[in-house]
Parts: sequence; structure tokens; C-alpha cells
Amino acid sequence: MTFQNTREFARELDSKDTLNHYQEQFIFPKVNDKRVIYFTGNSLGLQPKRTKAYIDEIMNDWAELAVEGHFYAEKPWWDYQERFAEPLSKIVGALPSEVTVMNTLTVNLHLLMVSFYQPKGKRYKIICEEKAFPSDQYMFQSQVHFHGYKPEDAIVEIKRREGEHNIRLEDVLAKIEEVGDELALVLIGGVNYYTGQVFDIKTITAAGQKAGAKVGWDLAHAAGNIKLELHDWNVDFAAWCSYKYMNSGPGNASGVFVHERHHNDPDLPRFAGWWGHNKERRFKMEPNFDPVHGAGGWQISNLPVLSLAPYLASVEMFAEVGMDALIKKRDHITSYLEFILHEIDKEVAGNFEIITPSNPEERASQLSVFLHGEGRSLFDYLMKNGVITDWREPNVIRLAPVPLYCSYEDMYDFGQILKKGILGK
Ligand SMILES: Cc1ncc(COP(=O)(O)O)c(C=O)c1O
Ligand SMILES: Nc1c(O)cccc1C(=O)C[C@H](N)C(=O)O
Repeated sequence: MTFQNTREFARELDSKDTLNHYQEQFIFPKVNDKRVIYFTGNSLGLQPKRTKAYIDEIMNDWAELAVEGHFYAEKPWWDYQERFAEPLSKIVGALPSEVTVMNTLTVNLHLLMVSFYQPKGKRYKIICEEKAFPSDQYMFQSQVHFHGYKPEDAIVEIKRREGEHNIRLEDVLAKIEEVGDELALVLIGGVNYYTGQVFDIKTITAAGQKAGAKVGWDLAHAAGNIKLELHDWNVDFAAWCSYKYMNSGPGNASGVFVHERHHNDPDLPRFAGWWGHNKERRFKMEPNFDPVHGAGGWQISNLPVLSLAPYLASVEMFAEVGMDALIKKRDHITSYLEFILHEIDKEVAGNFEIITPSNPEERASQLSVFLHGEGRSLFDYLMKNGVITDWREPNVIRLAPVPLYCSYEDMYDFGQILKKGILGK
């Protein structure tokens, strides 16, 4: 399709967009009395209007039933997490028994590393991406320390080539081969938070496992954003937060995937708690831990249902829409945004550069723009004029045209504001 940088054209795309009406299901902040153009769904998704009712339901059950709510609430709290199995498994391409929800992302990655990072003899190294999200870097450092190794020896980063913004698949595979029988774990962000680069999860997982390592994924920027087939790709484990593309609210609960083949492994160490104990016998208060067969066996505490409620609202919305429709719009609107950026760049001559891969196979709902010119003041200008983006040092703004609530007209309007911000403030 040949795109045009006009309001009429953008409106025509909106009129043909089957997801366009979902915008009305979200609450947008306002700047200058106008709803914002929201590009930071990769950091914190907008609040769906339906979410409040899910929270109210729990508040009402709590008021009316108090402790009895665990078993007699409209949606009983003691097994509330099971409502996620079906819809969440579809979102991440898993069997229902392979997913659960609990804790928060970094906590879950730590808990999964307890099970899947078991350094022994010469096999103790972890491969990750260069400039992984800082929380992941701190996690790796603390985990290798915990096992008695030195981070500079045990953590192997895959580097970008000189002058390049993204990591090449061939370099990931070469590094895995090079580390070979010293490799204990590969753990990478499925979508890089900074550049928006999408990694080839299937190929990297197979290569890591061929080298004798376990392979896990931080799917913070991938869940609800890219097509995942975690079961078929044979991924060992994964975790993601729900507050980005999945719109479940600030700091909210995390999802976890553990591949079926690990469910009955009696030798796998894990940190246990009563919510991971055999569901039928949980309230018999027995002394010996008998894990639930499935990802639920990694649960520890009883669930914070007040924070799971918004997540449930979200997965039900995803079930309605389906990942295929989301991804179709995602690719189209991201390409339109890329076109708008190139059009504006022609007029402002080399003020910025898109560092996200231009190949649609290697990107999803994010374009990261490196600003050569004014940087921070341009970011401030956009914010003041109702374009919510985020700033990442040293000079990058990230734009996520989230398909559930961004419109094509938003992309056009953004282009006009950006141009004014660079040329004519
Ligand atoms: C890739 C990645 N990993 C980890 C985190 C940390 O998540 P949390 O603070 O929920 O543990 C984030 C976002 O904050 C992230 O983007
Ligand atoms: N969770 C966040 C927060 O509480 C404050 C600021 C930012 C965040 C984020 O989630 C950042 C996000 N992971 C990122 O990709 O940058």
C-alpha cells in the first residue's frame, strides 16, 4: 500500500480498521483539554474502562463475605489464578498447564533461575544481550554471586557490531557455539526494551539447548505484542510483566511459563510455598511439599487478587481481539508511523534516525528514534503538546503505536507536532 502523509488518508485507514473502536474502551490522560497521543504502552499500558468493575467485584465480595470470599466469592479467590490459564496460554502459545500468574517480573525471573540456572563444573556461564534491561543485569550479577562466581567471568554479553544498533542473529548463534560446554543458561529479552528489536526465539532456543544449556526469555516487551509459540519452540521457561502491552496497571502481576517437560522433574530445585502445593490437599496443612503439576507448582504465596483482577480484565480483552488481529494492525500502524517519520525527516534534514530494525520480522510495536539534534528539549516539547513518549539516555525517544488504542490519525498528528517541534517552535 502506498501511504500518504495527509489527515484524510489517515482517517481513511482508521475507518477501515476493525480494531478502531477499542480506543473507546480505554481512558486517555488529557493535555490542554485534549486526549493525548499515547506512545508509552511499552512502559505502562492505558487503563481499560472495564478494569474498574473487576476490582469493584473483589472489593464488594470482600465487604460482603470477608474471609468466606476465598471460597464463595463470585470468582473465588483461592483458585482465581486458574481463570488465566486458558486465555493467557493462547496469548503466549502455551498449554494451559504451562502458564500461571504470580509475583512480579524480576522476582519471577529470580525464582525461575533457582530452577534453571544450576551451574556445575565448567558449565556455569550465562549468555545475555548487551545492554539488557538494568533489572536483568542486576539479577544476573546477583545470581552468579550467589553461586560463587564472578560476574565478569560468568556473564557473557552478545555485543552489537561497531556502528550497528541491533544484535545480529548470527552473532548470537556464534556466541552460543563459542561458549559451548561452559554454557549453563541463555536468558535474553524477547524484544529489546531500548531498540524494539525482536529476537528469533525459536532459533536461539534450539541453539542454546543444542549446546546443553537451558534457555529462558524475559518477555516484558513481548507478551501481548508479538506472536509467541513458547510450547512449540521448546522454550524452557519465560516470564513477563502485565503492565505494558497487557494494560493491567502499574507494577502489576507477572506471568510465568514453564515448559511441560519440566513439570514432573523431581530433581528440579525450586523455592516452595503453600500455593504451589497440591490443590486438593492445600488446606490439609500437611508438612511435605507436593507441587502442583504445572507452572502453578512454582507459586509461593496466596494470590493478591486485587492486582490480578485488572490483569484478568486485560486477558479477557485479548481473548476477544485475538493476537492475529492485533499483530496485523500492529504491523500496519508501525509501518505508517515509520513512513510519517521518514516524511518529516525529509523536511527537517537528518535530525533523527530510527534505530529499530526496518525489517518487519525483527520489530513489533515500537520504533526507537535517536535524536541527533535538540534531544531533550524536543522530548519536552512533545510532552507539552500532548504526545506522550519516553526518554532513554543518551538521546532516544521510544514510540509504541499500540494497536489496541492508537489510531492512524494519531500518527499523522504526531508527525505535524514533531515537525513543528523541530522547525518552528
Ligand atoms: C525487559 C525488562 N525486564 C525487566 C523489567 C523489570 O520489571 P519489574 O520491575 O516488574 O520486575 C522491565 C521493566 O520494568 C523490562 O522492560
Ligand atoms: N515499571 C516502570 C516504572 O515503575 C517506572 C518507570 C518505568 C517503568 C518501566 O516499566 C520501564 C520499562 N520496563 C522500560 O522498558 O523502560
